[in-house]
Order: sequence, then structure tokens, then C-alpha cells
Amino acid sequence: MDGQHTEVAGLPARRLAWGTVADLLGKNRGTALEDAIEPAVQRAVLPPQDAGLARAIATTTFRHLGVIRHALHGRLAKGLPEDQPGLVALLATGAAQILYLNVQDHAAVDLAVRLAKSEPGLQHLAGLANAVLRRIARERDEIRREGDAEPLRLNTPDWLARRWITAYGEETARAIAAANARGAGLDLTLRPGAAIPEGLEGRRLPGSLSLRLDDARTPVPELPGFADGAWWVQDAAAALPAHLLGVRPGERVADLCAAPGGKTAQLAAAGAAVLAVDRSGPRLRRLADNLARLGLSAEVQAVDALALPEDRPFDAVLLDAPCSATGTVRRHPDVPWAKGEGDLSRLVGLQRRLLDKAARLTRPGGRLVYCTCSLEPEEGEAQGEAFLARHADFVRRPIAPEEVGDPALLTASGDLRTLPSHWPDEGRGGLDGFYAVRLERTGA
Ligand SMILES: C[S@@+](CC[C@H](N)C(=O)[O-])C[C@H]1O[C@@H](n2cnc3c(N)ncnc32)[C@H](O)[C@@H]1O
Repeated sequence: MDGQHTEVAGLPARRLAWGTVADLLGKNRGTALEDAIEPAVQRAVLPPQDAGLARAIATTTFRHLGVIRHALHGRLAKGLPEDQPGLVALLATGAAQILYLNVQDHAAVDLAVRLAKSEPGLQHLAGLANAVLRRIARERDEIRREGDAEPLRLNTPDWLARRWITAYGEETARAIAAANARGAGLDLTLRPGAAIPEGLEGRRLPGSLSLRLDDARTPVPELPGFADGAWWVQDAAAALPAHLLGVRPGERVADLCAAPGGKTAQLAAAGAAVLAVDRSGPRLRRLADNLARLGLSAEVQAVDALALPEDRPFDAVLLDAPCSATGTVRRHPDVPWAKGEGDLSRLVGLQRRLLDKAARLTRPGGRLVYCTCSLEPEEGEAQGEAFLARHADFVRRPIAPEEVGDPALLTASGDLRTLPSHWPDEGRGGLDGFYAVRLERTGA
């Protein structure tokens, strides 16, 4: 666009969503959607409503990408050209609006055609986009029915579907895929001892750490209690690992992979003297902002946790390690399409080194909680078992059902294993998939 004329309403939002999805399917595969779209929104200087629409289109496209690809593939004479991310993104973002968003069919088709005509590489595809998207609109009910019935087969990359069937069985793997397609509501971690602010409507979840809001539409800063720091946004499952560390006022606690700080806030709110470490400066700035709003404090260090000095071990250590994040697809639907099985072994190696470091930072008699937001056993149960086999000076401290509010969230060994298919009836339903093991260093 040359800036000389005003574009038709809605087109800038479609262009932004299309450009972001094309990038993530093509040259920037592996980048997280939120890391790609937020800078693009800033650059495009869109009004808030258009920015919100662009986010919704891109997120919805990834949430249903398997179903959408399948539908397009079967309706194109030569199938879907996966080597042309610009074309795939044009059709997929158009189809996402028709199938899953509250957008009039003619507006979705018309804007996709206009978008194609305005982009040099897509001009010759405007007719194709028009024809296939009209057909998607005509056959919407059938496409949705098929997708809803088979989210594991149609909407989960094969490598992940295979792994989840192996780890959890076919029925649970299906339930996980269905929960991922539904998405997540808004969970708040309540400041310990604080009353639920007046006007904040929701249900307290089992274990009582979290409130699941009835209304996930109001912008977070406008919700009652935001300015007073009465709560912070965090999935109900993500609130469990820091709670399991059971820190007491005055204890010295290290949070080794801390940013953006949901768990640091829990530790600080419990009265601990927290060292919050993360190697990402920008993510730590979010942590500092979050703590400031909540009126909480922690010592913050932007360093590689592997380089921390070991001369003053801590009473308790939390290691929320970097992982494949396959437990967070409800909130981050791009994850399955951004990653591949090949990413796992590097992460598993890093987790092992961080765990061994965390062990050296735990004083005799001190506690260590290791957790990941992954559904992959290599990053969870296997990591816990291998640690115990390597470290004769640590024992597992099994988690009791009352600590998490539901025995279904625990493994036979007493570790935490939450699944997106857990708590399906609580509000919008589901939990992020987390693993956590609680360990104690012997020899106090
Ligand atoms: C799962 S996220 C942590 C989420 C955080 N605990 C929370 O509750 O908000 C993992 C974090 O590990 C950080 N990280 C990865 N490798 C690291 C390392 N070697 N040392 C310190 N931080 C690291 C990443 O920057 C990322 O912020």
C-alpha cells in the first residue's frame, strides 16, 4: 500500500494475519505466534479492534490448522501446495474466518480476494481463492462436523498424535486433542489469603489456588482487583508447582527459569526471599513489571542458570525448565505446527543439565521442584526417574491429593501430571499439561 489512499475496512487486519501465518508456515517456522504477531501489530499501527481481529484470525487458523488444511486439500484440484506458504496462509486464514469466526462468508471471501489482488505474488490466485473459499462456506457444516469428530486424526500433527497415544492411550489422546481445539478460558492465581475482589465472577477451582473466570472477554487490566494486585493471570495447572514447593516466610528460594514470573509471584507472595533467574532480558522485564504491579519483590538476575555460583545453596529451588510446551496448545495453538520431534532431544539434554545444577543449588534438607509444561514423558516422568537414579542424595517427596485438590492429577509415584483433558466441566474446561516432581536433598 502506498499510504495515499485508505484501504477497505477490515483489509489491514486480514493482511496482518495472513503475513504472520505465511511467515510462521514458511521462513520463520519455529517462531512463536505471539513473538511474531505483537511486533507486526506495532509496526502496522492498527487500531485496537483491527489488531484484535488480526490476532483472532491468526490464532484461530493455527487452532484448527489440521482440519483447515484437510478441507482445502480435498477441494483443490492439485491439492494444497505446502511449498507455497503465502497461498496456504491466504486460503487458511480465509477458511478460519468462514469456519470458526463470526465473520460473514461474503466478507471473508471478498477480503481474501482483495488481499490476493493487492499482493504481487498472489494476484494470479485471486480467482482460485474466490472459488475454494466459496465452496468452504457452502460445505461448512460438513467440514466442522468431521473436524469436531476427529480432532486427533485431523487436527494434530502425526508425530504428536502418535506420542500421545503411546503415552496416554487412544481415548485420552483424543480427549487431549478435543480440549486443544476448544481452547482455554481465563484462570487467575489468587494472592494467598486475599478475598476475591467484588465483581469478579468465576469459580474457585479444586485446590483453591485459582479462579476460573466466567468472562474471558473483558481486557485483563479492566477486571476488578487488577490494579490492587489481588491476582495474576496463570493457568490453574501452572499454579501448582510453586505451591508444591511449600515455601515458608523468610526462606531463601531460587526460581531458576523465572520469566515472565507467575511462579516467582507465588513464591514472593508466600513471603520467601526469592532469587529470580532467567537468561532472557526481555522476558525478565515482564517479570519485573508484573512484580511491581503486585507490590511484590524478588532479586532478579539476567544470567544463564547454569552459571550461578554454588557457594550458598538455597532452602528451596524451583526449576520450571524450558520445554517443548506441548501441554500448552489450548493457549498456544501454533506450538504443534512450530515444533518437530527433532526439537525434543536438545531440550531433554538442557533440562538434565539444569536439573543437575538445581540439585547443587539445593542445601541438604532443602526441597527441589522440577516441572515442565510438556506432555512428553521424556521431559517429565522419565526426567524425574533419571534424576533420582543419578542422585542418591535426593529422595522423592510424593504429592498428596489434597495438595492439588484432585487425586486424578497425580501419578502412581506421587508426581503431578495434569492433562488438557482434565477438569473438562470446570467453566470452559481443561488444564495445561504439566509434570512436576518434588524432591528433597537428604543429609540435613
Ligand atoms: C517455561 S518458561 C518459565 C516460565 C516461568 N517460570 C513462569 O512461571 O512464568 C522457561 C524459561 O526458561 C528460560 N531459560 C531457558 N534456558 C535458561 C537457562 N539456561 N538459564 C536461565 N533461564 C533459562 C527461558 O528464557 C524461559 O523464560
